[in-house]
Amino acid sequence: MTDNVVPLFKDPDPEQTSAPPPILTAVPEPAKKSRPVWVFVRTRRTVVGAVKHERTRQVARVSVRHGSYVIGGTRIVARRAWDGRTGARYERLLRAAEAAGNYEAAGEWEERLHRFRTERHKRRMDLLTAPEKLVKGAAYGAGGSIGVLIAIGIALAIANKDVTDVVTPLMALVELIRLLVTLITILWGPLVAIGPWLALAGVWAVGRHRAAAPQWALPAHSRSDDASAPITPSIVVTALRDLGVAPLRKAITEMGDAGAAMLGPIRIAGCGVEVDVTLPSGVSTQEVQGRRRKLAENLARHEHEVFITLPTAARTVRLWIADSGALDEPIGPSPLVTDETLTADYTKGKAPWGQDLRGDAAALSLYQRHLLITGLSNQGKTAALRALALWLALDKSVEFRVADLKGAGDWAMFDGLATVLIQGPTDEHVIEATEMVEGLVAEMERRLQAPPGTKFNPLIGLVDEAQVAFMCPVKDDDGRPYGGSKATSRYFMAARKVHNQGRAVDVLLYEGTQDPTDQNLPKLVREGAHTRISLALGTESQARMALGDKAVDGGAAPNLLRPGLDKGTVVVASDGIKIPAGQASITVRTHYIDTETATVIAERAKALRDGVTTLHVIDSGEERDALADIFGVLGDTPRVLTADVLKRLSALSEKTYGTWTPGDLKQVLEEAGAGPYKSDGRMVVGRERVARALANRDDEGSASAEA
Ligand SMILES: Nc1ncnc2c1ncn2[C@@H]1O[C@H](COP(=O)(O)OP(=O)(O)OP(=O)(O)O)[C@@H](O)[C@H]1O
Repeated sequence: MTDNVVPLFKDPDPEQTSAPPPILTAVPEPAKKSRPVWVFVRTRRTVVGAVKHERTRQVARVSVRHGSYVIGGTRIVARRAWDGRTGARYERLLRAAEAAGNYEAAGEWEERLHRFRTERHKRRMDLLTAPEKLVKGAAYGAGGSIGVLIAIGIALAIANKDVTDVVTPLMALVELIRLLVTLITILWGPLVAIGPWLALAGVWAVGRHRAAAPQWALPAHSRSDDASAPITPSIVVTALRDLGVAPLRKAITEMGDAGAAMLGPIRIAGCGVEVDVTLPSGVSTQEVQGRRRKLAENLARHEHEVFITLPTAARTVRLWIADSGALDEPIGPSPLVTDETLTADYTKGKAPWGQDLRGDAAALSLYQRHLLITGLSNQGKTAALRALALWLALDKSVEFRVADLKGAGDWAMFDGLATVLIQGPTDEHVIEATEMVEGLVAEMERRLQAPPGTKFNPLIGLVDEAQVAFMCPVKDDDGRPYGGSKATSRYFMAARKVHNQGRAVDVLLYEGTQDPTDQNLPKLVREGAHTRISLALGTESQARMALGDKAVDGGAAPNLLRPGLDKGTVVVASDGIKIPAGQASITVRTHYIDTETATVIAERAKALRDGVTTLHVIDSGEERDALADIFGVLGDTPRVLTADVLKRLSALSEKTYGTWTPGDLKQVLEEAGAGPYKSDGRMVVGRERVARALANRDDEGSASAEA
């Protein structure tokens, strides 16, 4: 490299380039110095571990338990002794009666207390003269005894001819006394040593018998939170005391042991027990009703296992407490299933539907009552409603028109039994269902105009999943909506009309709806039903919608039924079912009739009506020519209102056309190519069109005959 060349990099270190690469060896990282654990932390951990250990707990439990037995037992024995010697017991019972507002009993206890005090005073007065009497008595007793002994001694001396025998009996007595003194001297030591232990064992036994120890320290089988423990007065009183109602707590505390005086007898009632509680003054029944969950938990039950109702007696609540878990047991099959000969009577009969909570059969009269059943989805609404309809179907005079707006086949067995059967969820089905209910209105109006005394067969219109109808957005040709709750809403208005006037002429509407809201179940419609039934619901406001305020204020709580677990359990507000006096509703566990069994029962109902019922709307039992009949009733008028055509048809043949709805008429006319049309805003049937349709049909008929 020449001197005038400036190198742009340093000369490589000749040593470095020639040196071999260094050999790397893995050196383990020096172990991290663990943080010192403070002595007190370690000690604390050890102590906490030892304290939490199951064995330690067990030992603590046993020690506290037995210690408490002794203390509690001593307290109980002392109290008994105190009660026995003083008027404390009478005073306590007097206070309890006063706290419970039972002044009659209070007067009686006061009287007894007074008597006790007078007698005690007399006894004390007697005690003042007792020592003198005692000394006198002792002197007389000793003198007499000595005299008798000397007399025996004299007799003995004469018999033995030995004068010393005179004192022999006396000496024997002296000897006996000496022996007793010796015995006592010997036994005194051990008695003094054992006595306290015996006393301790005594009070321990009393404490144990009365379980006088904290709950947590008691053995598992005798803890009162054991759900299988029978309901005793003391459990009920304690549960009420701890309810969080201050005046109730105070009254019960004052009553002490006598708190049970508030309770009536605890009676077995179905799968539970029932007891009436007369509340002390100052405590309202509503306050207790409002604390159902707490009361249930205090009784070691779930909320749904305790029912609080109001019997007729004033200031009284009736508690029904289920045996733990009993409500989860299935009830037996329906009489509709077990008794194949069963028939129904719409007027006088009652549908055997299930069991009330007491285990008594629950039967519902359906006579002249509109019905509404509601609940969350999949809780057994359809099954419960269908069970009622199936029973009613066993009265062959009852006619059904059914619209199932779900259409999953739950009502398919009514095909051939109902005169109308609509099954499906679409707007088309809602339109048909609406027309079906309007048909009920037409029939109702016809019946209302009949001469007084005319007998009609019961006609039941049944709409399951009615919320679909209320929520339908479709409007008819006149712009009237099918759904909604306006004065122009067709389904709503038809349902209301039936509610208002159908009962008297036995045209009734049964509706099943889901998860009610003001929109899908308008107020006027829910309040038009005489029998209101609810399965499990989400909220109290829904319960009010389903059953009405009166029932909910009276304790009905379908919102407390457990969705999924209480399927088929309904709360009913109706005068068609026996409800205990003073209650506004009753809870019924319904018999479940599945779809296959329902089909069998429906077959029985069909067999009963053999040949009597018209099975489908269009399918008339009579051989009539509908188009010709329509033409006939039009007379000479060029346009007749569809409603008038229906009326005239009905008059022509009640059997064939009595059940026709505007929809049926429309269908027949449209099929013939002479559909009704609007004239001046109203639907009419044109004479011209019908005449043409008849002529065409006749032509076609003769052409096909010739062919
Ligand atoms: N009485 C009952 N006892 C026991 N289980 C029942 C009872 N009734 C219904 N179930 C059960 O609940 C399920 C749903 O019943 P159902 O179809 O009648 O309910 P739903 O409330 O009408 O449902 P949806 O949401 O479709 O309206 C049934 O398949 C059955 O398993």
